[in-house]
Amino acid sequence: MTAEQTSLPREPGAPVPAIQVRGLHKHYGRHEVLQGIDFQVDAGQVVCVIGPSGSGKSTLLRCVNRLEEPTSGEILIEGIDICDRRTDLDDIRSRIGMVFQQFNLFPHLSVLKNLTLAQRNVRRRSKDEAVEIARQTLAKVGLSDKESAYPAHLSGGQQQRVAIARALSMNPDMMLFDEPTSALDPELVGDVLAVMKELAQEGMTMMVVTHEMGFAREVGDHLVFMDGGVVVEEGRPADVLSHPQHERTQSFLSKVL
Ligand SMILES: Nc1ncnc2c1ncn2[C@@H]1O[C@H](COP(=O)(O)OP(=O)(O)OP(=O)(O)O)[C@@H](O)[C@H]1O
Repeated sequence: MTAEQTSLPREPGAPVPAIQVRGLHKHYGRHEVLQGIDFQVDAGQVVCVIGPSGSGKSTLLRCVNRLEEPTSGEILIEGIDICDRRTDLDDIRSRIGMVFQQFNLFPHLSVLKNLTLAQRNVRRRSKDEAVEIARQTLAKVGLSDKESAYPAHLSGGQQQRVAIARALSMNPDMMLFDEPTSALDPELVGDVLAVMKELAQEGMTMMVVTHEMGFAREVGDHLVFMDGGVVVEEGRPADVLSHPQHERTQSFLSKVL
């Protein structure tokens, strides 16, 4: 069963945002990791989230597809309240592709099988259809020649591109990336960012937790700076990166840029 669409205030006729977060709190015991987060991602937009280690970026992302349960607040995916008990979380998660820092591929399966497994089990596609879609998405990330390889025989960058292809093969409405290049050797980062840039250019809705300020500036439509579990500053990436208004943003950027 799917919960009814909730009605946060919107302009009449305005499209439903892909992601809306309102007053989100997350506690781990007494530690309040998210202290009232508000933000929105519109369909087709690329929103990058930056901030120091421990500021709550991953926790925010994990709340958005309910890998973590928020303590309080609202999260709407395409207008559907995912904190409502009546919401079918499997349906919501199937609309969201997730790419992690560690690629999370099945080591005992070939690249092709890594891509067909969830399609068969979750999307209930026939074997032929799953293989065809897997091959299309592998071609998209430039790895057609690796379908028989096992993850251990690929570079980190190739493994991450397989992970992106796997998420894409599920035909998601949006993609969440949690520091997708942080575990990569520097020379492998560019290939992964290039795939992400292409996705953005094709209009994929994306929320990207990243330390890659160049990507945020070039590809991002919107930049959110988090610190201490709150959104300190947000705006157009070029504005936030070149003219940060808040002292905490200035201090963070002076260390990373
Ligand atoms: N499952 C958990 N149980 C308890 N504390 C947690 C848990 N997950 C995260 N935390 C704590 O929440 C805080 C925020 O963690 P989070 O991973 O969201 O930060 P981050 O901004 O993504 O950091 P990084 O850039 O280092 O990945 C940290 O202090 C972390 O130790």
